[in-house]
Amino acid sequence: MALVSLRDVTKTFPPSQRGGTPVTAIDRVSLDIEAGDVYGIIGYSGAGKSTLVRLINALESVSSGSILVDGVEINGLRESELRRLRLGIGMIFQQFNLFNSKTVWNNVAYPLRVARTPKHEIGPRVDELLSFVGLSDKAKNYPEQLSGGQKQRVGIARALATSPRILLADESTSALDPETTQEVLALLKRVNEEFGVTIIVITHEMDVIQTLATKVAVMDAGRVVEHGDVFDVFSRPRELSSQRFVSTVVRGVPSPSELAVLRERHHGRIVTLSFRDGNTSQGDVFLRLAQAGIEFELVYGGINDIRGQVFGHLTLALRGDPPAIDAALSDLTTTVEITDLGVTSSGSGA
Ligand SMILES: Nc1ncnc2c1ncn2[C@@H]1O[C@H](COP(=O)(O)OP(=O)(O)OP(=O)(O)O)[C@@H](O)[C@H]1O
Repeated sequence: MALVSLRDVTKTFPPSQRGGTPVTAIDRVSLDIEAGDVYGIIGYSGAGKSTLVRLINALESVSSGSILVDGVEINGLRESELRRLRLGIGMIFQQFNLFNSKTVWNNVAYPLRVARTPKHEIGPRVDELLSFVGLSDKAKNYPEQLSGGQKQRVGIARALATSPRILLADESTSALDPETTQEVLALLKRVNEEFGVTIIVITHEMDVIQTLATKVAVMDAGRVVEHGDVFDVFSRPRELSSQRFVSTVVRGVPSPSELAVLRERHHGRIVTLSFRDGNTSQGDVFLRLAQAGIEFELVYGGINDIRGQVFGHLTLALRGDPPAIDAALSDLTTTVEITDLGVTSSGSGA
């Protein structure tokens, strides 16, 4: 059974002004998140990502539909049951949400005190968590004395204090520079692997998903338009909104304007080879072209690696005997998908 299961969930907010129209932030969403998943939720601003997460930890209630967490319907839980539910769900935020008047140590101890953890257990637990996030030496510092990445590490330690099974990360790296982002993502990966915590990451950054997530759901206007294994969604996005996201990190077939520039700069037959099966090596493709006596120039594209599975699109300008190019391309169709973009005016392919 899934750890978090949404069935036909809708959330409608009342109109902000009299006579206005209600906002459907979540529109008939069904989704299963299994224990141990790192599940990415992506979508542009206003797609409904934060609302979805607020429904999962019962900070908002559904308008219709059902949410099961660990098999328990969370809709209609009593306040005491809600408190227990939330102890099992940690949360980290874009702006860290630390208490500035408390030391790092006391920030991490806070949820344990709220949960009435015996005093003698709090000390060792906080020390252990600070050591895990690499901040033992900052225990007595205040948040304002820390860098953004350090603040988020305190946020992670605090979120883990009550040993939750689920961690919700809402744009947790959006305020950080790329290098610090990678550090925090690496830490979240350890949280998943070493503690078995299921992580739900909300982001508008595709590279966060690429680095961290195993599964992904793409949201658009309150709906989940596509979901599945990250490799599948990245290598073959079906919906337009997924394609737009994927194109921010993966260069696909050049657009007409990009192709016009390529045609000016390179001569020969321009083709895009799409690697999608996760196993084909571009080295093998290059070798086969070279063996067929075809000169090639890599003019556009890139290759991505998601946990050892390779996919991507390489656009090449091919030069050589046109029948030999035809034969080589026909030979390659068994391993890669080919988009033929034609022969540039400056060369006949030869
Ligand atoms: N409390 C609320 N009252 C009224 N409308 C709301 C409320 N919370 C969210 N909304 C609306 O619901 C829609 C989805 O908002 P949500 O914050 O979930 O999107 P998001 O994908 O997380 O966006 P962002 O990336 O900007 O945070 C938006 O149209 C938003 O204005």
